[in-house]
Amino acid sequence: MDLGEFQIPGNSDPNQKTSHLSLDIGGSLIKLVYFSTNDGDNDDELGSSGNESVGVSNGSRSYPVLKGRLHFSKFETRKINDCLDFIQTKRLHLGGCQRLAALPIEKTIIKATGGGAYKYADLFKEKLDICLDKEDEMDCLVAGANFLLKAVHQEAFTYLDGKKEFVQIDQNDLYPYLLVNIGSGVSMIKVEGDGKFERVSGTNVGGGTFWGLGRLLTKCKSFDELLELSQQGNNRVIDMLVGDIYGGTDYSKVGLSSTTIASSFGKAISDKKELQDYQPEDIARSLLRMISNNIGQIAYLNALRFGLKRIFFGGFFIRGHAYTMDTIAVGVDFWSKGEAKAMFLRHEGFLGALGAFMSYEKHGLDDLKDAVQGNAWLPVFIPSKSKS
Ligand SMILES: Nc1ncnc2c1ncn2[C@@H]1O[C@H](COP(=O)(O)OP(=O)(O)OP(=O)(O)O)[C@@H](O)[C@H]1O
Ligand SMILES: CC(C)(CO)[C@@H](O)C(=O)NCCC(=O)O
Repeated sequence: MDLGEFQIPGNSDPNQKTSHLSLDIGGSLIKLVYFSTNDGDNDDELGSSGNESVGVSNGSRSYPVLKGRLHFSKFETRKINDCLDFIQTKRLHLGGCQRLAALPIEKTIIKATGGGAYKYADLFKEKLDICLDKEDEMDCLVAGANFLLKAVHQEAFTYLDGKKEFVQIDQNDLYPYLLVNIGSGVSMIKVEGDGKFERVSGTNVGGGTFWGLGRLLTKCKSFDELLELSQQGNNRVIDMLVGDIYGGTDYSKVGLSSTTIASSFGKAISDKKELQDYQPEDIARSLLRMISNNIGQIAYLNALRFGLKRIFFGGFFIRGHAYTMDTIAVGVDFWSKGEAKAMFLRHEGFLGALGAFMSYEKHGLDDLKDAVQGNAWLPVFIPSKSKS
């Protein structure tokens, strides 16, 4: 079973209850967020009554249910059956039982976002007998990002010269910002408030491009293998630098140093070399740099277009990978002449799934925020021992 980066604590504890599973089913990955509590007093609240008050609702606080954990997990979309098995084995779909007004009988409904909420709705119905309650992908990304930025301590950080620095977010001075979500493809969203946003741009050259091209060119079997490989490579072997064109010197008149990449993969045109003559690690490095640079540049141009100083990068492409973040941050810094700042998010890949989770009516943002600040509720990461 593919548990991805995060391991879920076993459900061997008979008192552990899960509730409010939400899904983000993307082109590459399925992300799951669910809440669990060990509090045996909550049986009624977590039962199948359609009207139970979970968390804080309209001033009626039922804190006990907040004494639990938010769990995060992911699966490759191409292995969706593993995800279905996981949900079934852990009985994750049984906690969030509700009634939809539109449905004649009580049905388990699970909040889901991403294109797969449409594509796989029938599969979930058939295999798990659950209805996916679709939430818009952009709504969820923004809700997830706003929640994390406002409520979770040390969520955002900058990454420059190999140094990670957490950013103190002033809740009263968060907006506007540009959210760049790097999934299979890339969405760029200007965010001006809660639920106030516009998808202003995007690019089809994203995480799917890196993994897809990288798989074909290097024969790597997993995304993580490709990423690790890139760490050992040297992109200069295959990229054409300004110095390669200018006989080793800078093109200083326009501010281009000899080491700037003039053309990604450009050396491959002049070399009498075939694919097998290049080292896979150099190809991986060049590819990662090409895609990260390109996204950093488009992000900066959009920030410039709307006068935005802060750019938050999310999506699973980033993977907390130093070189990826460094390339994006250096690109933004270079193009903006230090004016704009690239920031990254600790829960990078889970924005949409968190947003879908928040859309359960009973879990309003303020409620969760209160709980986090009161330390009654803490999102936790449990690093997996095994690699997917
Ligand atoms: N274990 C993994 N398997 C596959 N891709 C991974 C993995 N880990 C990170 N990635 C990268 O993350 C990308 C997917 O990111 P994310 O889950 O945020 O997007 P998505 O929701 O699948 O895509 P979209 O929103 O475009 O539908 C992949 O294209 C790949 O670049
Ligand atoms: C199509 C979505 C929104 C699906 O998540 C994403 O993959 C994306 O933003 N792709 C880039 C599409 C474009 O703007 O060119």
